[in-house]
Amino acid sequence: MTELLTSAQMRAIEQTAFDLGAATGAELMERAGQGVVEAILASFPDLEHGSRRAVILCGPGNNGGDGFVVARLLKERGWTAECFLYGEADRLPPDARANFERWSVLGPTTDFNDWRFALRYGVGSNGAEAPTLVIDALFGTGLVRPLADDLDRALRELDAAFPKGTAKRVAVDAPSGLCMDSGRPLVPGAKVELPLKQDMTVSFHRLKLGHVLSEGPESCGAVRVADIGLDQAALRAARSELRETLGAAVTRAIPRAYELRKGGEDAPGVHKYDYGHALVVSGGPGHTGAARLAARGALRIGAGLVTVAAPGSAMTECASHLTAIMLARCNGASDLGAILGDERLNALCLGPGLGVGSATRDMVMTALGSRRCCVLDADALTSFAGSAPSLFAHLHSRVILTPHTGEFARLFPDIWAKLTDPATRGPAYSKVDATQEAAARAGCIVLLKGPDTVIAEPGGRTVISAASYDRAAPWLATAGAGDVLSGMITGLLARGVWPVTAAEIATWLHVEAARRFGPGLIAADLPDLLPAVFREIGV
Ligand SMILES: NC(=O)C1=CN([C@@H]2O[C@H](COP(=O)(O)OP(=O)(O)OC[C@H]3O[C@@H](n4cnc5c(N)ncnc54)[C@H](OP(=O)(O)O)[C@@H]3O)[C@@H](O)[C@H]2O)[C@@H](O)CC1
Ligand SMILES: Nc1ncnc2c1ncn2[C@@H]1O[C@H](COP(=O)(O)OP(=O)(O)O)[C@@H](O)[C@H]1O
Ligand SMILES: [K+]
Repeated sequence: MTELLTSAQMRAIEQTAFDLGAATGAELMERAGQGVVEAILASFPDLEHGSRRAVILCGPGNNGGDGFVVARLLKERGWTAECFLYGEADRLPPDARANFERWSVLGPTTDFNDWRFALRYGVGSNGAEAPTLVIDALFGTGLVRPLADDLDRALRELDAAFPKGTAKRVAVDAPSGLCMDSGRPLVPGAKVELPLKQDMTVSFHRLKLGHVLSEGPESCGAVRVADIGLDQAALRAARSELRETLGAAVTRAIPRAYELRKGGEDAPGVHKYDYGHALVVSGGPGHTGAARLAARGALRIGAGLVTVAAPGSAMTECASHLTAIMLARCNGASDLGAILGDERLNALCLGPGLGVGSATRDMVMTALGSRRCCVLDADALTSFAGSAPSLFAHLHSRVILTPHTGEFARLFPDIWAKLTDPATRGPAYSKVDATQEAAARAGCIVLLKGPDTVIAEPGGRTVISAASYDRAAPWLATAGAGDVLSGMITGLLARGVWPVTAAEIATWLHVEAARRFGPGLIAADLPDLLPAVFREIGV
């Protein structure tokens, strides 16, 4: 199970450790510094065979204190190290100050304002003197406002002086300037990118939200988590708000979901209707592909039956592509209402390829009026741009909205603005905050897509499905991948899986399927990759 912490939760765990007498600040700082050095040497063993010169940028808080520990430990291993302090030594917090003092007997600390890296290290004229390791220990979880202009400028200068690849860049806990509650850069003015991106970021105890949300993964490079002995304290600290990425917890939930039988016990003679009947509503001729992708996703994930409801004019087109999937004629809301007279249709999917306009709005209203489990995606969402409240008035707890960011912005323009206006304070408004606010307003589950998909229930549980680092699947950004996801969720709903669980499991499987395939993936491949994933996780 992967837990993600907010900065405040991390501080609460630290405080619990102090209260329990389980650790002192000095001990935690020492373990943090050790963790960073161990992670560096394990990840970049070649550094030990190079010139072993390190530059350590230390900030005014405890992140800077960690930096002084790293400098000392590297020095003790025979490295040449030099620290630059942004701030005044006299004003460092006590543990950081103590480590500054310990470092000061071993090596130099230069005032940050005195540096000019390119000149100081003779880059270009005397490459031998250049550092092979640059440690960013300026700010961690305590960053509360944008980097000052001078600091931002200096870091951009450093970035230019030592382009990525010339020296390894390692951040202590966080790339400086990144808000660890949102993954959003806190940088001056309208700049949107962090001045310095890292090769690796070493976090402590657990990843923070900022490591996986928004710009986090791109800014952090790789991530490692160093154990600093806080497990006991973490168990005692309040856990209710902890958010989890989808990992082992979901892998455990999937077999359970597949044990679900509408008819009750896992009895012999289970009928296909026991696995539910999903209905995917299709657009007209030339626009049926998206619904067919969704339908195949629903069938492969295990719905007992799947029907595509298409306008009469698109029946031939659909029939020529579908075999195991059934077809029903549906020329609009009134036909849909009649089709839904069949109580066995227990999960609906509307939106992929459906077309934007009043016909779609009417069908959505019919679907919602039936009170079935329902996934609304794509055109079913865009059709309510400018009239979102009329949609929200009819949503209920068994509905899942699956917008990508564009669709989200159309339905929740004010929330989107909060998420995309430059962040001026930490903790910055995050994608988690935005999805939770949207779910509360809509009164249903909202799944906001992306490499950092967030799934939130109104006022309830929120999870992040992070397709980053060792779960990266950038090739999922391909036309139709979202349609397949909608269908997969619908298929699980048909099987009777609890809606938020269906959304979580389908999102996890979607990424796993993409990872099995790798580059070259197209959306049509996704459903057929599911059986291999199922076999692997023992379903
Ligand atoms: N929690 C734990 O269990 C453990 C935590 N550990 C380490 O401690 C780190 C957190 O330390 P932290 O709380 O001292 O915060 P940190 O990130 O050093 O910066 C805060 C300082 O910067 C200031 N400041 C803020 N923004 C600013 C800006 N834009 N420009 C200028 N100044 C700014 C702010 O003060 P202010 O000026 O707001 O009064 C404050 O002085 C954490 O990331 C990890 O590395 C480990 O040792 C092991 C265990
Ligand atoms: N860089 C990425 N890494 C992992 N998954 C991604 C990435 N970009 C997009 N996705 C996923 O791919 C799918 C794309 O869906 P969507 O934007 O609706 O596309 P479409 O409308 O073409 O189906 C979503 O599930 C989204 O979470
Ligand atoms: K840092």
